[in-house]
Amino acid sequence: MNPYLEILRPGNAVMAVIAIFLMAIISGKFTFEVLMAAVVVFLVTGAGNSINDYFDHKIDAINKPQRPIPSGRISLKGALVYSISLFAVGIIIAFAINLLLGIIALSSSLLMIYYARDLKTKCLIGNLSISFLTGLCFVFGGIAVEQIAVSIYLGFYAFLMTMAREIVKDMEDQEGDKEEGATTLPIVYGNRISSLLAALFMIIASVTSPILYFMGVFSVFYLPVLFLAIVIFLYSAMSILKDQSMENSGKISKRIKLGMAITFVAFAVGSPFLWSLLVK
Ligand SMILES: CC(C)=CCC/C(C)=C/CC/C(C)=C/CC/C(C)=C/COC[C@H](O)COP(=O)(O)O
Ligand SMILES: CC(C)=CCC/C(C)=C/CC/C(C)=C/CC/C(C)=C/COP(=O)(O)OP(=O)(O)O
Ligand SMILES: [Mg+2]
Repeated sequence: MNPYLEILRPGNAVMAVIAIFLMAIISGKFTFEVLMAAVVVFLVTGAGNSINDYFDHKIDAINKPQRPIPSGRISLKGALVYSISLFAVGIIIAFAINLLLGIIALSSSLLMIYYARDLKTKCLIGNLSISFLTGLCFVFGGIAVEQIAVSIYLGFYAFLMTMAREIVKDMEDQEGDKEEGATTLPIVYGNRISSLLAALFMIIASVTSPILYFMGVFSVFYLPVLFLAIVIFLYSAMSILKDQSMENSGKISKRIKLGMAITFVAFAVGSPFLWSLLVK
């Protein structure tokens, strides 16, 4: 893959864009502003991933040497200029849509830079920052389609599940993080406490997520697909409680991401607007 595409972590950026399109499906609003909001989220998420690799190049040389910067396919300066340029274009487009989205894009960008430079090595505050930004993605889409309340519900669940995944990722990365003097949750409180907290976030999100059906946000078609995701999340919770090894943490991190993708399908399939299109 082209290193300038790879450093964006297109999988993450596309997932973030899907969150915007899910809000469009739920609201039934597919406007040019929504498309532009999706472009902003792709650019800003990609920029966040790039600046993260810029600041992480020493840790990544230990944990993930195949990434574009440690592998020498992108220079350190090139990654910085590329990331700042992507942030700038995303923020300009966001302000062109409206003031609120511009302010959110600007503040999210600054928080991602602050996270990548300082917060990520801090116990829990780094996880809270990334999880907040991930949840904010839905709200960004909710503002673009004027469905803010629903977007906050979905953003809350994205926050909970990302908290779980970030803690599991810190368990996986703790050797390299230790080298850099990071004080992440597993380094400060150990794997046992970290696995309990990650499992708690997964269980709370899974057990309460059907409420979106009972609240009338989604139709009954939401439930069977959500059930598949819940099985994955609860299995992941049990697994990380049993085995906190770096190898299993890596597996569970990927499994949670699979569960997130299935949840996206549940949100789409459960959207009354989608069925109204099919029934017409
Ligand atoms: C039970 C329930 C309703 C759960 C909801 C879970 C859900 C729908 C989460 C959505 C999360 C989301 C919008 C993700 C988009 C982009 C993303 C993956 C953000 C977080 O990534 C940061 C992470 O540290 C990147 O690391 P990696 O994936 O290993 O490159
Ligand atoms: C609301 C707007 C305008 C955008 C939202 C942007 C989104 C979805 C942000 C979600 C969080 C995200 C994708 C941040 C990018 C930075 C990043 C990859 C953090 C995780 O990095 P590390 O903690 O170093 O983990 P890695 O080992 O994967 O590098
Ligand atoms: Mg990193």
